[in-house]
Amino acid sequence: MENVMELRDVNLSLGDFQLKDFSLDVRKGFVTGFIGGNGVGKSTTIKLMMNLLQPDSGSIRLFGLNYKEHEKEIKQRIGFVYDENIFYENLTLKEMKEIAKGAYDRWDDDVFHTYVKAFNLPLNKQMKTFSKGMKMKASLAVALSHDAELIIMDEPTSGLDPIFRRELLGILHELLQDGEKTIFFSTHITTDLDSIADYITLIHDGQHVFTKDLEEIRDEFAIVKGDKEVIDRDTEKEFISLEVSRYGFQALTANKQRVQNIFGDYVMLEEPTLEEIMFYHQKGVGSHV
Ligand SMILES: Nc1ncnc2c1ncn2[C@@H]1O[C@H](COP(=O)(O)OP(=O)(O)OP(=O)(O)O)[C@@H](O)[C@H]1O
Repeated sequence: MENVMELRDVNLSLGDFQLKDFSLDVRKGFVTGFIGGNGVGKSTTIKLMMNLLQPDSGSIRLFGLNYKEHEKEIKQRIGFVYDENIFYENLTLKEMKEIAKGAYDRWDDDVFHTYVKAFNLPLNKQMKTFSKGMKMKASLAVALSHDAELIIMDEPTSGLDPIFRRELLGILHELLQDGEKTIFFSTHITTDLDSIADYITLIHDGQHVFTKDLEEIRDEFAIVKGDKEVIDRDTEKEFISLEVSRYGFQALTANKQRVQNIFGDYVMLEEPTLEEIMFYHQKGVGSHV
């Protein structure tokens, strides 16, 4: 399978925060959802992908190219959606479009105007009068109007109302039809991913935890519930994190089959949501409550 983006052993220190030996393959033609708690390094990773930050060590390649020699070519091929600081606040969307048109070789005015109309955006008002959601839509309209092969979005659905969020997912679905486009986006709204993501990448504490497709996630992970008597020093090692209360225990495993073999009928297995998978990873391996 072809990768559009490859991060290899990327390290970066930013104050107290460290991105550690971060490696990731982003597959061509698929949607990858990037999840993790607050402050775990999602935006930092996305900035590295966009060459807005440079790694202390490791390599980042997009379309097989590195930024050092091919920045212009790489940027032409990416549509970037970000809600802060990319627009000059005093410009109108129309003026902004002229700048984007000059920057992108494959800019398409018709496509841009179709999105502007669909998103109900004013062309002649200063962008500083736009709401957060309107800024996000404007950013999206620009990102989708230059025939980008890879769309990278940092929390595109934050600040959007549920109706537009749904519309956005529809637009992304449409974009994917020809199998040539790839979408990578971070989100806190994990339920958006159930309907659109092919792969999920989980980051925690500056480290890549996993990249798996939704089927693998369903096959491997389970919420395990049972009497606390079945938990001891050996068996607790089977869990990513474990909560024990007076009434019993609840835990997450990344190896459903093994847990089934060990505990048999003594436990109940349930399919976890992405939010639960995130929650338990955040609590930490071997943690107890
Ligand atoms: N320029 C900087 N200098 C120092 N620390 C920074 C800098 N930029 C980010 N950080 C720190 O790096 C960590 C990761 O931040 P990042 O924005 O990547 O997290 P995130 O996963 O996107 O979080 P959120 O979901 O809250 O947006 C945070 O602890 C943040 O305070």
